Amino acid sequence: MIETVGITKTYNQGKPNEYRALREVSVTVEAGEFVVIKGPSGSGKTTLLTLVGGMARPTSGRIFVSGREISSLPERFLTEIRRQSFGFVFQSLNLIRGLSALENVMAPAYPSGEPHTRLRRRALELLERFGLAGRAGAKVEWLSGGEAQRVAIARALVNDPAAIIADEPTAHLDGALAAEFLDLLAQLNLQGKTVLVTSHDPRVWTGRAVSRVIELRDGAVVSADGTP
Ligand SMILES: Nc1ncnc2c1ncn2[C@@H]1O[C@H](COP(=O)(O)OP(=O)(O)OP(=O)(O)O)[C@@H](O)[C@H]1O
Repeated sequence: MIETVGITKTYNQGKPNEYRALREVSVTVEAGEFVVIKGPSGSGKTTLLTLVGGMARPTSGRIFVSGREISSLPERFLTEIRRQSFGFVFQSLNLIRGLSALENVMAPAYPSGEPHTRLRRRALELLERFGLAGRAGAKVEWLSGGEAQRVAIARALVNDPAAIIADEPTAHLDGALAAEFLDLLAQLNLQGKTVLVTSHDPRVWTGRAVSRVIELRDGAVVSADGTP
């Protein structure tokens, strides 16, 4: 489903603070896999996820998503592919304060132009699926950590993407919440979603649903077929 071919990412190219965050990274993630990218802080995990998710472009190399090269696509096509292919969950959740749980879940689907009533129904179904039907109208800043986490997952699923991409999703969660979150990812994976997660949290890579671990060090892949 995802393939990177020799991608390199250089920040601040040509400036005194030039930094090569990824070097010739070639990895493949098949549809339906649950892959964890691990590595020490600064090894390039987030950078790799950002490039694969089409949020930034590699300095060189190519990236394919479902057989289509995304690294050279104009922004307007990239946005559409990003929306169909990926649901994102960030470490800090990035929920929009001041908006309700329901509005947060609906937000990534607004650009699709789907009729509001239909979209609202779908978002409510997602909240219900995660036990949050009663919290739909609550502003996100009123939610507990676990509730907010589930809203973030519901939001990632609103466009029914092929893959869930999560960057250090358990970083701010205690043991019970981390386990609950990993269970949800495992269930989604069982239902056919590809899961790609970065983490330096052993609770994540040793999860029973994880099919493979890719290890990065200093921006390069040191192992692409690690067993959890
Ligand atoms: N926008 C940027 N400009 C300059 N350097 C950057 C930028 N983003 C990341 N870097 C650098 O690139 C390297 C890789 O960063 P990245 O965030 O991908 O690492 P990481 O493995 O995800 O780290 P962590 O586990 O601490 O989140 C780091 O040294 C970082 O300082």
